[in-house]
Amino acid sequence: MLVHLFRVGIRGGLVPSRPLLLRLQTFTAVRQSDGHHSSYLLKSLAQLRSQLWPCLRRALPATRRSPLSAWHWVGGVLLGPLVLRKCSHLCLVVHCEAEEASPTSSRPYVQEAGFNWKLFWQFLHPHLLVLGAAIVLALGAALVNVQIPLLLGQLVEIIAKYTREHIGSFLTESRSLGTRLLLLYGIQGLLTFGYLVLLSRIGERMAVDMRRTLFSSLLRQDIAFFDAKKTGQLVSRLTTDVQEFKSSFKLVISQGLRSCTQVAGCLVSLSMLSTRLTLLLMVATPTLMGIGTLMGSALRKLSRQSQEQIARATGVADEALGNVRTVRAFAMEHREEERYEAELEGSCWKAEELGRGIALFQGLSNIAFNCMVLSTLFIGGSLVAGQQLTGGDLMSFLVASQTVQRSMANLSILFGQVVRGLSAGARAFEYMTLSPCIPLSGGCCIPKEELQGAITFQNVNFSYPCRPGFEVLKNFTLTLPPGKIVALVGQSGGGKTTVASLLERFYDPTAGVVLLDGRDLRTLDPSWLRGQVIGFINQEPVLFGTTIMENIRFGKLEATDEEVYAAAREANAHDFITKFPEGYGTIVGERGATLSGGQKQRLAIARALIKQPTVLIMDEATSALDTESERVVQEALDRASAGRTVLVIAHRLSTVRRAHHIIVMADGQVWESGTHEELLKKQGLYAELIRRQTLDAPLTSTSPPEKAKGPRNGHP
Ligand SMILES: Nc1ncnc2c1ncn2[C@@H]1O[C@H](COP(=O)(O)OP(=O)(O)OP(=O)(O)O)[C@@H](O)[C@H]1O
Repeated sequence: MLVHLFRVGIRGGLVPSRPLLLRLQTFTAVRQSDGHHSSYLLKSLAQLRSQLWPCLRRALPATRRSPLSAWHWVGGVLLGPLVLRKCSHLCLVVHCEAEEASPTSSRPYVQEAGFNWKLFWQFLHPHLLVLGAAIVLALGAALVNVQIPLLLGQLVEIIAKYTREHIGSFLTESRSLGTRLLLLYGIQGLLTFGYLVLLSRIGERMAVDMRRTLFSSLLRQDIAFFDAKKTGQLVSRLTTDVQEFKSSFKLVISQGLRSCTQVAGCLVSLSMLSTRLTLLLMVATPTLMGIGTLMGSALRKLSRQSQEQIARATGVADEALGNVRTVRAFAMEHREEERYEAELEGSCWKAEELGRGIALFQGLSNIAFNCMVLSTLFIGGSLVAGQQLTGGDLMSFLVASQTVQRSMANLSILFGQVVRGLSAGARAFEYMTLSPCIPLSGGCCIPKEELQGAITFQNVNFSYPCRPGFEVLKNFTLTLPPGKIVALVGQSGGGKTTVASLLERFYDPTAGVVLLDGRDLRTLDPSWLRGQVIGFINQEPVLFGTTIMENIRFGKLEATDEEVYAAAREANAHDFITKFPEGYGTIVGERGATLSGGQKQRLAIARALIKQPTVLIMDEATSALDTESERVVQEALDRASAGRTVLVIAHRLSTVRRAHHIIVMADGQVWESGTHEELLKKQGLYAELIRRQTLDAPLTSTSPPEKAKGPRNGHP
């Protein structure tokens, strides 16, 4: 079915479709949980290793890599001392496996981050009252559960008495007990309903708050941050991690409190019924759990391998669906299907192996638990025979001991869930507290009437933060006079786009300064600079999957319809837009997939022009277009350039002849500068580039000629 879904996506020629991919992932998850629904407990145990491993490796720093931290989740005091003592072996196994596991098998993007309790408290704080009510209800439900076995015992006692003596009416005697039991069942059901509703409300609201905070924090991060992270990984923090954290939170409060109360309450009841039998239970249960832990360790390993295999399959699907146009262009649908199928086969094989392991585990544990029931009946029966215990007490003991075993098994699952929740929470919280180096706003603005649009790069050095050893700009100096067009040309990789990025203040220079009208960009308000001063048009315009009207208005949200039409006319876009049946209401498709390159580019120009920028940057704005589209777009650009400070970055030198000044860049420096004619006369790098382009040689292979003059500063 997965292969079929994948095939539909690839063959359907869908534009890069994240929803489709998500459906694939969701199906994988559902299939897994469905397949082993009946053995949820054991499967969870099998997953414990993979759940614990990431947290111990990533979420908790070395000094805090203690399982105790996990128990803090449920209030530490409540669970920690008791269960850690019982599960020390489990913790040790998991910890050792975490140490020996290969780091490459983990998700490498995840940095180690501790769980941020302060932030957690901030999200939890508004819901404390509701949480308190949920806890009270959960405790109430657990206490009612403790009562039920005792009443059942009394009922059995009446049955036994009636069987022995056959006097009186069974119904009369058992009526009040039956009514009490029914009442308790009803109360228990109501309390369970109540706390689950309240917990669900808290969980959902916290998840919304967390997603909102994380999303707005991500949008504020530096561009350098996005250079280092993959979009999918960031989206996964917003979706999967928050989801996982929410589920763990709800489970821990509901199951954790309930199981602990039941274990404590039932142990008290049991010891009151029979101390000897209780001691037996307290020895046997942890022993069986220890053996189960050892088996679980092997299953966890299998589970991790299975999950990694699924991740590999998802990776193949992600790549193919994300690049569906390339796949289509090379007619590679079959090859992609085969790749995906091969990875799916692998994951299916692993999942089956895991299923067999889980089945064995479950079979053995059924035998073990049934043997425990039998032993209790045997020993309890001999106590009944010796008149040290009544039949009803034995029944109560059996039911209560089952409750203890179930609760303890729940707690062991919960341990994995706690660690997984902490790990997911740590990942979700991590970027919420991250402050960007370049704030989104703050600083001064130059009044509109004083704004000239003169740009100066003064002895700028720059390396990208993710590649600090590699200097892209070296002592780079350039002046863009107000109202003039300056063209930047040169080798591919010479640093032209980097100049534009520094001007947009996507990055700050490592040394030197960039000035707007004599003021350091770092002292100016970045949102004013980007929102009102600079218009940016690049080679591959990215549009949003909404209407043409909204796409143009993205440049100025408060723009009137008239302003949008005016910008579209200026960008030579109005005519083609009005020819569409829906006109400005036409949906452009994901990333503008339903428009031609030239149409997209003209919409991008309209979007940049609507804010009436003083400075216009055009980064290879026409290089991806055919001759006819280029002519129409170039016309729009020429019109847009009038009266503005314009920085044109170009490969095709034919497009820069009209520039007032041309700067030739090489190796991150200004190699030579002048007008087209001046540069031709110099017979330097520019003349060489022109010659090569005339001969139709690719510019990308161009390198500065040996005899060309050395670098110089770019003052027009
Ligand atoms: N985000 C980034 N992180 C790290 N290095 C980068 C980044 N962007 C560009 N570079 C590197 O900086 C150098 C200059 O790149 P830039 O894009 O400015 O060149 P360019 O002159 O615009 O090239 P082209 O004409 O091919 O677009 C290149 O070596 C490139 O590999």
